[in-house]
Amino acid sequence: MVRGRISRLSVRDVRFPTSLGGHGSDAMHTDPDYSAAYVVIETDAEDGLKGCGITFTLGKGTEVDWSRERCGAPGHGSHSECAVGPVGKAGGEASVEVTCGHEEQILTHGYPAYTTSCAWLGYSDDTLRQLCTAALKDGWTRFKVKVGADLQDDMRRCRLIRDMIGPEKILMMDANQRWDVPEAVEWTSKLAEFKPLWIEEPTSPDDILGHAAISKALAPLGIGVATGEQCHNRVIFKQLLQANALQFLQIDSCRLGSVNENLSVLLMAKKFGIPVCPHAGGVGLCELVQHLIIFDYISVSGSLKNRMCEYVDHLHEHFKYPVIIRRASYMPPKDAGYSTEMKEDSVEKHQYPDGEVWKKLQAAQEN
Ligand SMILES: C[C@H](O)[C@@H](O)[C@@H](O)[C@H](O)C(=O)O
Ligand SMILES: [Mg+2]
Repeated sequence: MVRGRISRLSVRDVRFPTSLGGHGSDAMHTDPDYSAAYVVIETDAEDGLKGCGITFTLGKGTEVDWSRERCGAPGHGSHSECAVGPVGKAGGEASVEVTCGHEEQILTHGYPAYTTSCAWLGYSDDTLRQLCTAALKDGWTRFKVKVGADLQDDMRRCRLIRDMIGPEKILMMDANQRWDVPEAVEWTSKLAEFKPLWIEEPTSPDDILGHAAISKALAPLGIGVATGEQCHNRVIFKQLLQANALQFLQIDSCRLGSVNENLSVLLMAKKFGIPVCPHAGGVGLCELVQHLIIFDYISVSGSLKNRMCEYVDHLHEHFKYPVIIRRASYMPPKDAGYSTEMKEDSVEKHQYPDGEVWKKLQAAQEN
């Protein structure tokens, strides 16, 4: 039960200089600084109940979100979520059907994940090799590689990663909307020899019929289309599903406004028999979406077939309740809430432009 009245709302512009290491880079975003407009809603409840929310951006976008959230306007151009009180199983009082065997399975083995952290587009081949070796050692069996800027580079990097992981492990490719429709089919066909399970965001995320055409053209090659990280409401997902435009559906905990909007998409995916493989990463997206995908398994899909959740190995240390990954799986969070709360110290240090981290960077640039 939520008690108390809202007494205060604060919005802070928190940015992490991930672009310095090329982390998060892809064919469309070459130098992202993973960032968030971080919102805290306080209440006058005696137990200090508060809600924390993030809008994920790539840096400059936070300025737009920051002013919008101060005006109380809903999010569009970026990923945003704010939760007051409990979520998911930790909510306890919510009446959902829980399948006990599935709950047991998740508690013991966790929810399967894949890693994107080895193969950002801005990483050198050496870095890719090093990170891939480490990931294999840690037990990862599913890998995503960024593609789409230069075909020869893609061929070289995909060959490198496929040779390292061997023929059995799963490889996905992500073009981050770089191509038009015929180009997507042509380019992906050339990468087919590296046996990707899916091509992600092959074209503009708004082009539903384009995605349908790409899906149809790539089906004979055994390559599915994955999309959804930019889909901002359930209607877009409904149309993608109705048009047979995707074979893997990627909800994003923040892009879709509210837990409820996400749940309606999980239900539609179940109806259409399409596996949900959430988008995560950025800052805080893994923390949030793990709740939704574990709920999906326990109470909606009941299946792990062709399903996995993205994992990106950055910035978890800034969260009060960071994700726990074991044997390449998300172990279910046991704390109440949506795991959204950041450590105050991290927020202060990374506040833009006056936090310690940014001041130091600015001083270094001036020298
Ligand atoms: C700019 C970002 O890092 C994106 O490249 C990233 O979210 C990506 O699309 C992904 O699927 O992980
Ligand atoms: Mg992507």
